[in-house]
Amino acid sequence: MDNVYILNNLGKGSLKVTITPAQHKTLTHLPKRPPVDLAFTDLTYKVQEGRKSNITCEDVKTILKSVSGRLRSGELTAIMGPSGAGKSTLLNILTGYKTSGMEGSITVNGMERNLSSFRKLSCYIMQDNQLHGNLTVEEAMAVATSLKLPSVTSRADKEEVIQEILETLGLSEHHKTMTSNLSGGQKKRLSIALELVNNPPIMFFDEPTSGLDSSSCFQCISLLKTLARGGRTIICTIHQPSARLFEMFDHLYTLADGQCVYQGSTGRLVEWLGSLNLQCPSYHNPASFIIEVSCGEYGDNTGKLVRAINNGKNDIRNGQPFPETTPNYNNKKDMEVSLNAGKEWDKNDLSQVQEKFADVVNGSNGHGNLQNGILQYAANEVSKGEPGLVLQMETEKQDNAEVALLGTDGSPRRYATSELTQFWVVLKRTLLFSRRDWTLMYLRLFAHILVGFLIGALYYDIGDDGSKVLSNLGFLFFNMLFLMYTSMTITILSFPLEMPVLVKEHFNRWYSLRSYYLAITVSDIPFQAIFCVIYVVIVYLLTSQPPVWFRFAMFLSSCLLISFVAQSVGLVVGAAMNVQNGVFLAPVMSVPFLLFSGFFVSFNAIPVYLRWITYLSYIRYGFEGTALATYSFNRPKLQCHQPYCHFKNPLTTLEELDMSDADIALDIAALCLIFLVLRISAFLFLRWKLKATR
Ligand SMILES: Nc1ncnc2c1ncn2[C@@H]1O[C@H](COP(=O)(O)OP(=O)(O)OP(=O)(O)O)[C@@H](O)[C@H]1O
Repeated sequence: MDNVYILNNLGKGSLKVTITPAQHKTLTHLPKRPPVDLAFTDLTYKVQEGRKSNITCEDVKTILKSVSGRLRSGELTAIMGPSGAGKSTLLNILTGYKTSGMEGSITVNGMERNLSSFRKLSCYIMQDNQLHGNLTVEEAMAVATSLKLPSVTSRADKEEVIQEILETLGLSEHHKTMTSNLSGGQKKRLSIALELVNNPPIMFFDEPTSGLDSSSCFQCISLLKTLARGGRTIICTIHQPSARLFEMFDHLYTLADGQCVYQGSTGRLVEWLGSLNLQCPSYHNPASFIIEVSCGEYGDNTGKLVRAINNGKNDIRNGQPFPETTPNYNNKKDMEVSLNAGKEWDKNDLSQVQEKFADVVNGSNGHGNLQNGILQYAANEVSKGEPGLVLQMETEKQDNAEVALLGTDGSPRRYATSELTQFWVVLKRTLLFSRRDWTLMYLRLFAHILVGFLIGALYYDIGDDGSKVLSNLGFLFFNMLFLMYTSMTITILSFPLEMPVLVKEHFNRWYSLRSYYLAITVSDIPFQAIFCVIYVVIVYLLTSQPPVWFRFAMFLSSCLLISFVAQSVGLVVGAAMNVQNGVFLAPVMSVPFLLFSGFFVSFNAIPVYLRWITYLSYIRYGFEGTALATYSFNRPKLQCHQPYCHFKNPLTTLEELDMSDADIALDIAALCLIFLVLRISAFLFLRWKLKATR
């Protein structure tokens, strides 16, 4: 049945709009959330430039200069401005991504923003999508639902949410496609789909159209508009949209040199600029015009524009400051009421849309603008065969507002799921990546087998030969070297690549850093262990080391611990620096540990003032462990096929290495301790890095 909307209040009589609801798309299965209006007042953001030790007042750069603004639910807001105007900075501050160096107030539905609660209500979709390439669309969605929806949500409900979102965002045909194979527009839609799972009422997008062709740009902005029409607050930065895209935005916030030069409906922009003697030439894109004006191409008008709008404080509709939005909430009840007052959005009630567009309607060419604002939008949807499409954000009354913003006990839980669930989901996801990652799995397996056989062939059958003990020690040392480099470099290469996804998912409250770190720490251990066991079995047998179980067990333990410790070194380096620096620095930093391993210089030959380094050298403990497993524990004399074999007696070898008094238990304990210290350090570095990137 056709829906007939009568839009009165146009000042030019009534207008009938007929929209045929062929397939009404509403996201009915999403959790219900309160609509949220955001306001910021006198926002200033300063950064320090130059060297920290030598900072003067001149080195403090003010990027945002006391800007104010209102961002309302149900509206699609564009933050525009010339390059370097401060768009990304403003977005980062509004999302809560940047907090230090900021002054001013940000309120949510009239209440001072509580960042922790706000981050549960909002999501930030960064420019580069930050998706894991080794998952299918369906798998990525499954991970998002497992982490972002409460554990009590049944599997069937989660499935339904996934189906509904994928269908609505036009991704259901691609549910089996690997995310790395999606087109740019599809990746963008998937990024939105992943965050839409828990239905955040505020969504921030940094340059959502970057890298997309004009048709994909249109689709993307249409989607954002649709999300806004569902009652969400959608805010995005955009460089210079085409006239067609520009018209789709409800609200425009323009910055120039860190100040607000325009805030209001896109439809009123030309008229407003005209009233300030800045005439937009006919057939000129208003979006380009405001950017050109902001850049100073029509003279220095920034001051005039900023004053006219009082740096974002004034409402262009009446030239008066926006009404005060900071209510004095005495209790939660008051706040709930405020949260929900007049905020129920009905997908079939365009009068509310109309109210939001009051400034458009009241503009000089109000009728035309309204058509642009609502009718054209509806017409676009009709023309796309998706009439009446509204991704409605179902809102609930008091309870949900309270739960969403305050938590049931007044202390909001940070994450939707328990840390155990987060750990388990991230672990399963990481294991899936590992299985699919060629370099990480098959190449590494191949390298261990190949090198194992090569070493086996090179040192073939020397283990019990008294004349080849020095070669055997070389073999023991090479084992350490090989296991150290393979496990360390693979981690240094792969771990930093995870960082952007970690930053996004952790910021959007998918999981705690602790659960994530524990999961990725645990996930590679079984693979590393299997590769190490395969390698050790091959070389141990081929080189004819003593065929005694307890010796083999000690030998293997030392090798396993060395590869785990080296992997931890890789984690520390990967967490602390980028790949380029890591692949250079880690091997260089390992050189002292190799030198002091006891293979090149025995302990007693090392100058006393340098001996402390040997205690830090994990290679020494590993080398000593394998040497003791091979030559200690009353091993019988070796075979000698020459007239004289100096190292025929294993004790002679141990004495030569200054290991006759060494204890393998101490070596194992030292390796375990170093492993723990490194893992904790890697976590601390990671936490620091996450903070530093913000
Ligand atoms: N940490 C910093 N130290 C010094 N200057 C900074 C820092 N961060 C941002 N800036 C400066 O602040 C200004 C605004 O940066 P921002 O990235 O917000 O601009 P933008 O409007 O998003 O630009 P674009 O459209 O080119 O991305 C720029 O001049 C930038 O150089």
